[in-house]
Amino acid sequence: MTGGAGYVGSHTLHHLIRNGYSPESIIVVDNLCRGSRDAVPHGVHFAEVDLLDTEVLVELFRRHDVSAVIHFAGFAYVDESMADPTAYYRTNVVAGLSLLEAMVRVGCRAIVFSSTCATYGTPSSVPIAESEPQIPINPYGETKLVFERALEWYERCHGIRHVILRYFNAAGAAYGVGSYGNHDVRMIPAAVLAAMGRRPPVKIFGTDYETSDGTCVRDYVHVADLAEGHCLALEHLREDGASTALNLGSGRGSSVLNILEAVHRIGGRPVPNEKSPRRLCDPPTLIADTRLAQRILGWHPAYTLDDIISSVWHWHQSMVMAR
Ligand SMILES: NC(=O)c1ccc[n+]([C@@H]2O[C@H](COP(=O)([O-])OP(=O)(O)OC[C@H]3O[C@@H](n4cnc5c(N)ncnc54)[C@H](O)[C@@H]3O)[C@@H](O)[C@H]2O)c1
Ligand SMILES: O=c1ccn([C@@H]2O[C@H](COP(=O)(O)OP(=O)(O)O[C@H]3O[C@H](CO)[C@H](O)[C@H](O)[C@H]3O)[C@@H](O)[C@H]2O)c(=O)[nH]1
Repeated sequence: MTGGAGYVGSHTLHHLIRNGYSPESIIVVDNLCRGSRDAVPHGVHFAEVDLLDTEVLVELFRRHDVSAVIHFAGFAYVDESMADPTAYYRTNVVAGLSLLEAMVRVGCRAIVFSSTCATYGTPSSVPIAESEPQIPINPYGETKLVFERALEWYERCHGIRHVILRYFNAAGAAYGVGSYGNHDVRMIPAAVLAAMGRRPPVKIFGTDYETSDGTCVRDYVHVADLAEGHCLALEHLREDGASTALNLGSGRGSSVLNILEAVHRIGGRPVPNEKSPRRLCDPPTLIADTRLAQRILGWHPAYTLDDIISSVWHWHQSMVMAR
């Protein structure tokens, strides 16, 4: 697994182990530029390695006889990608190609890849089906799409089968793992921490969108549901399933104001907030059509928005108590 010290990767590790994978059968490759070594469960092999280092990957994959890869390592912030596209091409594309080269060299022929709804750009209709044209509107979405396309060629040229999982907005906490530092800027942690008085008031990025209340609408999906999606995708490849690309979302949209209200209701404290101009390159509404993932993987999101927010609230509360 690449990026297993990060947010979605570490939750997936815990989920895999709860579902019968032995920790010793998993190797995590992560350079710890983000994420935390502490989030990796005991017993899992950990290699602090940059994916750009193809030779080290080849040696590791041979030594551990790696048969499949779940590829989480990447950068995932829209505004950061606008400020520094080079970092996004280097990490999401160049490092990804280094991984694929290593897989080719050792004969590893299965990969599950973390892609994103940001590859769709501003969709022509919602909910968004996988057949929607992919026209990214920021370097983040573009670099993820480049790697999706590379996967199609690596299947044709080298027989590497893939499951591309396009997740919508990952949120929530489970298995005693939460999120670390860099995730606090995301909508739900930012709102929870502001309500707790541990972050500045939430800036509402844009109140003049063509949505029911003027603020952006997103599809928040619980990280434990994503973890289950990866588990099922891995099984699909192990059972010789065909390559595919699938949306993972809750299928429900929530506006920024909906989130502020829900955090207030669940946490019992109002969320200090202020109106702010639109953020660069934010599509107004992103909601997943998840029927294909249900049909191909048998995946059903189990958690509601309230579950997500209360798990984030409890995670941050436990962090305060642990201090
Ligand atoms: N969080 C979301 O809402 C979301 C939504 C859609 C897609 N994704 C994708 O899911 C993946 C995981 O996201 P996350 O939120 O867990 O991010 P994260 O930052 O928490 O985890 C990414 C991990 O990758 C590692 N990493 C980065 N570059 C590396 C490199 N060159 N070599 C080795 N390790 C490297 C980091 O140290 C980190 O531990 C990303 O690829 C992201 O694009 C995330
Ligand atoms: O302080 C904040 C934070 C966010 N938002 C709004 O809340 C929504 C969610 O914002 P996030 O930054 O939490 O996430 P994004 O919608 O930017 O999601 C993008 O980045 C995610 C990872 O961060 C996923 O990759 C996802 O697929 C991709 O579309 C956006 O409308 C944003 O404008 C605010 O108004 N104030």
